Amino acid sequence: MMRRIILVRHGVSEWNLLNLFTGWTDVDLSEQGVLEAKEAGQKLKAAGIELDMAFTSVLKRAIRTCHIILEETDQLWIPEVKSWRLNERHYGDLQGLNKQQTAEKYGEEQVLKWRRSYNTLPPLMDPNNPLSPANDRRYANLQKRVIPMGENLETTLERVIPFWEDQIAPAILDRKTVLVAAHGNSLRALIKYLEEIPDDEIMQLEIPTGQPLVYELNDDLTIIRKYYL
Ligand SMILES: O=C(O)[C@H](O)COP(=O)(O)O
Repeated sequence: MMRRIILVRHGVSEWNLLNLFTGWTDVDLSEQGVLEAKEAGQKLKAAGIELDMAFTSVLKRAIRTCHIILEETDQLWIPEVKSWRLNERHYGDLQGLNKQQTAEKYGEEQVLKWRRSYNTLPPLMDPNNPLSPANDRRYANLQKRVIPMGENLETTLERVIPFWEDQIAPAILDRKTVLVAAHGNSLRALIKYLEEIPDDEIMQLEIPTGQPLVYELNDDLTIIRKYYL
């Protein structure tokens, strides 16, 4: 019997609309984002997909997307796990800056590298910055050295994949149909891993907001097919 996982990038957030680097900043969904999440739920319902388990980040734009989808499909009761490992990549000192203005200041090429190269790190956040996640209670259970001050896709992948291996893959192997409501770059990392996309090709992968992406998987979790609902 085929196994299934559904990936959804959160709906448009308030900072997506303002074109600001967001990363680990806990910004809410915009009204448009709420509608996108509802539509995603309706698509799952229309496709008759029954979920057994949901995974999301510890950031409210993904959590709310997850909950809206579960509400629309009348499946709010299913078990859910939240993990920092599904968070958006930490955008370091770029967080809060306008993407267009940053491109005007540092050049389009530099900003494209920061946003899409596999291994270029953004300027790191000073650990003494009051906005550092080290000061945030939700990360209090993590060792300080694990809390990122800025991540590229490579370091994002290195913290997403252990969560895939420890939690998501075992649920799928247990024949659960799984929803993962997360972020542009944590999903990019997961998709890179699942599809074995080379480092230099991952730059081109853009994941639309609020569009359920279904993967049908073999018993060994290789991909049979994938499609957007
Ligand atoms: O954190 C952000 O700013 C966005 O969620 C993702 O941004 P990107 O498309 O610039 O990587």
